Amino acid sequence: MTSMAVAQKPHAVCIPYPAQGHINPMLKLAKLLHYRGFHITFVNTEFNHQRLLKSRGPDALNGFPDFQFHTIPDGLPPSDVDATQDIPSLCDSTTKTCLVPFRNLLAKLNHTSSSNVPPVSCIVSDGVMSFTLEAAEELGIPEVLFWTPSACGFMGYVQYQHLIERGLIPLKDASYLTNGYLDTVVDWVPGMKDIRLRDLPSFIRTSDPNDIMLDFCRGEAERTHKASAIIFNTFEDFERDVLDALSSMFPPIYTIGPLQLLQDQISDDGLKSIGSNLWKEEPACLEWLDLKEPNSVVYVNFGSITVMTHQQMIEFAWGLANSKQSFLWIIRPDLVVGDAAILPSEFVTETKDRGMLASWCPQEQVLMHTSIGGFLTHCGWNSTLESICGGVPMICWPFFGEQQTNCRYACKKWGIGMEIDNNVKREEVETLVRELMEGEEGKKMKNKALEWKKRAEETTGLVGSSNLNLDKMVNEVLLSGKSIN
Ligand SMILES: O=c1ccn([C@@H]2O[C@H](COP(=O)(O)OP(=O)(O)O[C@H]3O[C@H](CO)[C@@H](O)[C@H](O)[C@H]3O)[C@@H](O)[C@H]2O)c(=O)[nH]1
Repeated sequence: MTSMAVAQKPHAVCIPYPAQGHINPMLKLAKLLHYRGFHITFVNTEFNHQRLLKSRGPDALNGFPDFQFHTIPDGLPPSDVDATQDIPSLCDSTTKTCLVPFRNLLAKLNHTSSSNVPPVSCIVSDGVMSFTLEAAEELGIPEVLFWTPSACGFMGYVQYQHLIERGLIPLKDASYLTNGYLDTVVDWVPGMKDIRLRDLPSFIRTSDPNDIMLDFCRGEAERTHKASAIIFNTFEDFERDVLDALSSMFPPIYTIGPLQLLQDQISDDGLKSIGSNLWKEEPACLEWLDLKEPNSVVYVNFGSITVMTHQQMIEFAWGLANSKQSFLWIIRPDLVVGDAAILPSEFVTETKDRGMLASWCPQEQVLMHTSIGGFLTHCGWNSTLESICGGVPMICWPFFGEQQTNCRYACKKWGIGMEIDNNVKREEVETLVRELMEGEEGKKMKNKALEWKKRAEETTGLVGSSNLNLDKMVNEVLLSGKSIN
């Protein structure tokens, strides 16, 4: 790959949706494309760029001559708060305001193109940043949409239009959230079995026909048809039925996950060291885990967006305390709505010998640590895959979006999860944590998680489908020079 003359390098512009769970997989993909000979321009929002400088240090985004970072505004009012932005506002704003600065950035890159910065030859955009398709069309270059949720979650979003046409959503009124309606069986989705309305991505749970997220997700799924190709951070064995169904409905689909394992092929230490954590990681978590017995610690983390009430946090806390298990609990500074995440001093005293609290950690390394025996998670797709890569079974407390679908699959199809009631109670937390760490069900789930880990490793090996698919996608799409339709 590196024998390619510099002036002829293909140039991929990679643009993630501006949230942690999207930036992480896009950065991995960008590194893998760089490894395959691409010049990379990675586009963050100004807001996240500043946060990355804060969490990783002032030199963190200097990049390299052929791997550069650029920024565009996100259209939201300026803020220096170190917290996740409001997702509906961000979706609304990226859709309405980001095309112009993105287009200007592409023009600038092409204008200044030289032997060091080749002309932009393709775009790899987040699936929910479909405004970028217009820019690719104008330049007459290919664009791949990277949907960072699961393929089953994406299929859920694809159903929004059908659900509206069938009159199933929006809900008649708010009572439909609690009157059993969400248990309605949905048996007509291609490639999906045992699904109820409640298992589809949660933005259907609205009675407002103009709900921003409902409209946004419906529209983004619809516009995916225009892309040159679609990629998913998943693997064929894991989501075969739904992938087969999607492939007859959409442009070519390439599964290239888990990217976490695929990126092991990158040998360049400089490139490897580029990270994307928006909060400062606390490496002491790993040192603490080093002191623990194998499979003895429950890891608790709800990702970068989930919020909960103070009371929910208290229920989790006493459930963990009463389970008598060791735990590592990551409490993001903005995890608790409108309140400081302060735990009762009795809880802290009672668990000080077996509990560690931190505000952010290197999660991939934590889940690969031999001490971790189970994961209490919100079922974000990255967390789910990272759990698989570590062979760790899960307790699922989905918050929003396609986490509901991931939870259903984890519990009913993949055999690696147990769901906890949304209305969380300490007794249930205690029972499930004990079962996960010591029970028969926990053992079965652990074995299943180890089986999936093995398959994920095979699929990302030299002749594995995800590795081969990435090469195919590069050759058939990104290097094709063919414009989107
Ligand atoms: O202390 C922490 C907590 C999280 N992470 C990382 O942050 C990412 C979080 O991603 P994910 O688990 O997918 O959760 P969200 O941040 O909630 O992700 C959003 O994006 C995902 C991908 O589209 C969707 O699956 C989710 O529903 C959506 O909420 C993962 O890579 C974690 O490794 C850390 O490194 N340290």
